[in-house]
Amino acid sequence: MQSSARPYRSVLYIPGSKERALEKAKTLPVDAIIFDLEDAVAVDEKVNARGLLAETLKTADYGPRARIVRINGLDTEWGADDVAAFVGADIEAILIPKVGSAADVQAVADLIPDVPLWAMMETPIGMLNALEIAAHPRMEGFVMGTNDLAKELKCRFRADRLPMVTSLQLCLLAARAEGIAAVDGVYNAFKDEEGLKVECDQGRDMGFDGKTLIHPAQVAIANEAFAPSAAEIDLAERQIEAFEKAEAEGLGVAVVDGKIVENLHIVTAKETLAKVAAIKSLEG
Ligand SMILES: CC(C)(COP(=O)(O)OP(=O)(O)OC[C@H]1O[C@@H](n2cnc3c(N)ncnc32)[C@H](O)[C@@H]1OP(=O)(O)O)[C@@H](O)C(=O)NCCC(=O)NCCSC(=O)C[C@H](O)C(=O)O
Ligand SMILES: [Mg+2]
Repeated sequence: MQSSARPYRSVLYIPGSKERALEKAKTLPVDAIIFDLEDAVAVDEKVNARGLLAETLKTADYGPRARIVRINGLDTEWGADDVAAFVGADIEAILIPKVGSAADVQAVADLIPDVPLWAMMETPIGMLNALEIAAHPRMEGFVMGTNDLAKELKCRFRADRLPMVTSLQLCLLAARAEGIAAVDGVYNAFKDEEGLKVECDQGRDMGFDGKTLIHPAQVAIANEAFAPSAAEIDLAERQIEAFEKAEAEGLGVAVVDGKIVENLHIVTAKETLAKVAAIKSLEG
């Protein structure tokens, strides 16, 4: 499945050093897994985690879940060896942390052929260069790193994420302009279901494909928030039916629920139904 067609409602981080979590992930209904070698892994465990993860991915069956490996940056002592460990591995993407420019992407591309690259968008310079990063020929997805971003911006965490909205939207604009995936940042309070739901709904309203998660308890909420709702599916079906009828009558516009429906709305309606089909196919 191509990145653009694949659902990314729930994208779960798993520390590459945690064997139990690596095992548990095989049973979780997530669309994608980020196997993390960066911030979730302590310095003393970096090398062991890389070895454990590389071996695990050779044999473990993660089913239809997209497998994404987050490496350490090339400016660290581990980055280049992390990349080397996954050359030829059966993974969907390498996720590069703290990307600031297209040159940062190219530096990883030079070390590993073919595999798609994703970027952590989490620095001020990354925000300002979002379009050139998204436009890199190997780039297929953005992940918002809202913890690092808050640290760099020196902003406060607020329930409405107002201090981050410009950054979130800059990345979304760049991702949509280049047709790549865009996944929202994590919600740190993993026991706060109501807060997570509010933030998922905000991310979905903005246009993100899904949310990155840190705990299994967050999966169901993200899956629901980022899937088309029953009302959205029903509306999409009725819009398509009404528009086809209007077209057959030689009209270019239909009316559904008192609102006009034009060809552009049909594009969205068809995308909604395609997403439903992609989710069904992923869930088997
Ligand atoms: C947050 C945690 C440290 C909590 O761990 P723990 O106390 O072990 O949780 P539980 O006891 O409730 O766990 C219950 C079972 O679930 C498994 N588990 C827990 N977390 C995960 C996970 N992420 N993936 C898979 N499985 C998980 C436990 O093993 C238990 O299993 P079992 O015993 O079999 O029942 C922990 O959740 C955790 O480490 N989460 C990941 C943290 C992480 O990855 N952080 C880095 C990414 S966030 C980031 O860096 C974003 C970005 O860069 C930015 O800047 O914003
Ligand atoms: Mg980060």
